[in-house]
Amino acid sequence: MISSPGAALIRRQQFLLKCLGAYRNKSCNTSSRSIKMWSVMSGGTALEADAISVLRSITPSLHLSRHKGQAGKIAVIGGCREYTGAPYFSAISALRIGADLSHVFCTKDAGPVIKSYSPELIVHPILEESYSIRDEEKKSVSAKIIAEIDKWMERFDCIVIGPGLGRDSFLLDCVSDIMKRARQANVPMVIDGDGLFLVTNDLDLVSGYPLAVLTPNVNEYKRLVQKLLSSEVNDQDGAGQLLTLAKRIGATILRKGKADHISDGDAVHGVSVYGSPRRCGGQGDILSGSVAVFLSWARQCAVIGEVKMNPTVLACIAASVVLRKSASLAFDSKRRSTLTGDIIECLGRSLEEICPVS
Ligand SMILES: NC(=O)C1=CN([C@@H]2O[C@H](COP(=O)(O)OP(=O)(O)OC[C@H]3O[C@@H](n4cnc5c(N)ncnc54)[C@H](OP(=O)(O)O)[C@@H]3O)[C@@H](O)[C@H]2O)[C@@H](O)CC1
Ligand SMILES: Nc1ncnc2c1ncn2[C@@H]1O[C@H](COP(=O)(O)OP(=O)(O)OP(=O)(O)O)[C@@H](O)[C@H]1O
Ligand SMILES: [Mg+2]
Repeated sequence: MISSPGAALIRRQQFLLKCLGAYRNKSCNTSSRSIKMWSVMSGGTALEADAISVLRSITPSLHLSRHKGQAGKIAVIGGCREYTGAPYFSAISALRIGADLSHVFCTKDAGPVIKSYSPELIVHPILEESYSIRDEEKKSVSAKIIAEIDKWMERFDCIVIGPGLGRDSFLLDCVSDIMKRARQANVPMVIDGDGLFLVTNDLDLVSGYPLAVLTPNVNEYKRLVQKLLSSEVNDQDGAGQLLTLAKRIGATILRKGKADHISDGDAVHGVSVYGSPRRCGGQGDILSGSVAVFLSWARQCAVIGEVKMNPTVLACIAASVVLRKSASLAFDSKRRSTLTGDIIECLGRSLEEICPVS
C-alpha cells in the first residue's frame, strides 16, 4: 500500500514543480515538443512534469576552464569470453553522453577484443574466470585483482557493475569484493545484467546503500520480486510493488520496459517518451552507462535551494529520456535495421537538442 506523504515529500514535490516551471520558458533550439514524464509521490498524487527540465538541471555547461575528468570518470566492470559487446556499449555510451574518461575492467580474454572496438576506452583485462586458474591460486589471484582495482577506485565518479559479466562463480566472488570496496569508498554503483544476478543472491551488497541504482529488465525484475517479496510481479499495482521493493532494498530501481519506472522508495516516476519498436540487444547497456554519467553530474548539482533532490532518481529520468529519444531518432532513419550502435550514434544529437552547448 502507498503511505501518506510526509512534509518532506510535499516539499520535494513542490520543489520539483518549481524547478520544472523555472525552465519551462527557457528557449531551446530543439523541436522542443514537451517530453512528458509522470510522477506519483507516496500520497498517490500524479503530476505531469517536464523531463527536459530535469536534463537541463543536471547537465553541466562546458567551460574552457574545466579540466579532463571533471565531466565524469566512469568504470564498467564486465566483459567475459561470451560477452564483449555489452561492456563496450555501456562504456562508449558514457563517453557519448559526455563523460571524459571511461574504463572497462574485464577478463583477460575479453580485453583485446574490447580494445579493438575502440581506442577511446581504457581497458584493464585483469579479471579471471574459474577455468583459467587452479584452485590453489584463487586466493592470491583474487587479492591481486582487488589490489589493482583499489588503485583506481576513488578516482571513479560512478561504476557500472554487470554488463556482459557472465556467471562464473570465481569471477562473481571477485566482483562482490569490488562492490564492497566501492561502497566503503562511497562510489555510486549502477547494477545491471549479471550484476543483478549477483545482487539478487546477496542483497547485502547494495542493501541500504542510497548510491546504488538497479536497472532490471523484465527477467531481472521478476527474479528480484520473487526473491525479495516472495511473490510474483503484480502489474495491477506495478507502482506500489516497485515502491515496496525499492524501500525494502534501500536503493533506487529503474524498472525497464515499455515505459521505464523509477523508484527510490519515496516516489515512483515513469518515463514513457516514445522510443522505438526495435528490441535489439544492448539498449539496456546504453542505459547503464548513461545513468552512470548523469548520476555523477546530478550529484554535483542536486542541492538547489533548501530541498535536496535524490540524484539517483534524476539520473535515471535523464538517462531514460535520452536513450528513448536516441532510439526514436535511430529508428527514424534505420527502421528495421536499427542496431544498438546506431542508437549510440544518436546520443549526442539527442542531448544536444535538449541541452545545446552554448
Ligand atoms: N552484445 C552483447 O554482448 C550483449 C550482451 N548482453 C549480456 O548478456 C547477458 C545476459 O543478459 P540478457 O539480457 O540476455 O539475459 P536475460 O535478462 O536473462 O534475458 C534472456 C532472455 O529473456 C527473454 N526476455 C527478454 N526480455 C523479455 C521480455 N520483455 N519478455 C519476455 N521475455 C524476455 C528472452 O528469451 P527468449 O525470447 O529467447 O525465450 C531473452 O533472450 C548479460 O551479461 C548482458 O549484459 C546483453 O546486454 C545484450 C547485448
Ligand atoms: N517494450 C518496449 N517498448 C519501448 N521501449 C522499450 C521496451 N522495452 C524496453 N524498452 C526500452 O529499452 C531500454 C532497455 O530495456 P531492455 O528491456 O531492452 O533492457 P535489457 O534487456 O537489459 O537490454 P540488453 O539487451 O542491453 O541487456 C529501456 O530503458 C526502455 O527505454
Ligand atoms: Mg541487460
